[in-house]
Amino acid sequence: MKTGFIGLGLIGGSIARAVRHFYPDAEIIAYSRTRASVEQAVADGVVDRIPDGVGEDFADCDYIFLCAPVSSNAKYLEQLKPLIHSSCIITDVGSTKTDIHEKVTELGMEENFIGGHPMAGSEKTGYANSKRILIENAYYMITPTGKNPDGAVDRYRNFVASLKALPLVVDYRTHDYVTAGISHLPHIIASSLVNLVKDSDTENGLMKLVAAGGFKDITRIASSSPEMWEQICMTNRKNISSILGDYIVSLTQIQKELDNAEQGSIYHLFETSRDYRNSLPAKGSGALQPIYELYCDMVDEAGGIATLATILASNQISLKNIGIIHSREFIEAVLRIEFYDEQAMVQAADILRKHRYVIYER
Ligand SMILES: NC(=O)C1=CN([C@@H]2O[C@H](COP(=O)(O)OP(=O)(O)OC[C@H]3O[C@@H](n4cnc5c(N)ncnc54)[C@H](O)[C@@H]3O)[C@@H](O)[C@H]2O)C=CC1
Ligand SMILES: O=C(O)C(=O)Cc1ccc(O)cc1
Repeated sequence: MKTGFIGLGLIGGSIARAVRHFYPDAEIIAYSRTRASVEQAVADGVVDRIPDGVGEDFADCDYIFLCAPVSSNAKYLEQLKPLIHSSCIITDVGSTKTDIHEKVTELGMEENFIGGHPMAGSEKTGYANSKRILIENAYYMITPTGKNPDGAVDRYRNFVASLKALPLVVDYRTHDYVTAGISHLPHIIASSLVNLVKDSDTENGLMKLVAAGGFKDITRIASSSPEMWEQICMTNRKNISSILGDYIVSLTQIQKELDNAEQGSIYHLFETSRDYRNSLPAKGSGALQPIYELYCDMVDEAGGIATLATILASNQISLKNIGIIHSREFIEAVLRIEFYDEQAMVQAADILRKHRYVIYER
């Protein structure tokens, strides 16, 4: 099997690593704007060869993954059209799908193109942050064109599943409607909120100084790549604008309720959102990998962490990560303990409570 990558950053690098892991004999070629990262991928044994550009070397690929920002991906289709053989599947990983599907139709490439979008990632960019397990257990949306030959969509779906992601076949317009709500609008909200705080801060920057967990939780994604998010927003403008309009209406309503001291309505806002948020699937298949963590009050004394770690180790519970939280809202020192799976986390909470530790769960 031969797989080609165009763009080898966080997502391209992660998929290439997964292909290398599950298909050790696969031939993998990659071209990217930043040559240094592809050179690193060759040194890591992830990529076999770096073509000079998008040319003949891609001609006999079974799969070609377009993993650059969305508008750049669409531009490569034209270059690939005269090169590819009839059973090659060109796919992309872009966060928006309508734009690239329209380009595919315009170029008459519907038989060879199947859109893809792993619902996994982070605010980080670049090959250096890529990980083989990034797409593991994450939904991977697949958007066929409707003109793919018999068996092609199943072949691609099985390939995605073999990389341990969870394939989900979706119409590309539905994809863009859904992602506008759960991904694109949240990014706009996070970034605009950060800018609002920046512009509203006191002269001595007190807001920035005391910004606590809640603010940091909901604004993490504001650290994402501006280049990538500019292109996402420009290629899903209608859906984003529509849901942004609904959001503005809901904010205006909340402002009115505050101005009129409508206590019950404000309670209702927090009650309904809490219930829906708590009903989200707890693990697997989110944009983020599940995190199994506990917080524990610590008495600030030498050997405190060692004692706790020993208790867990003597119960055969492995720790993924452990650390004291420095910037926090808690009164005492608080330890954050991360586990590999849910069972270990539940068991650890039970054991530590029996040892009289105060445990907080998320
Ligand atoms: N970051 C995330 O969490 C997710 C991103 N995506 C999609 O994945 C794609 C890539 O995003 P990331 O890997 O996060 O970005 P990234 O910035 O980590 O990687 C992009 C790569 O493409 C290369 N590149 C940029 N312009 C290029 C061009 N014109 N020709 C060739 N290579 C070019 C860059 O050098 C870099 O290696 C985007 O389309 C994005 O919408 C999808 C799911 C999650
Ligand atoms: O960091 C996060 O939580 C993300 O939201 C990552 C992400 C970014 C873009 C996508 O198209 C899908 C997932």
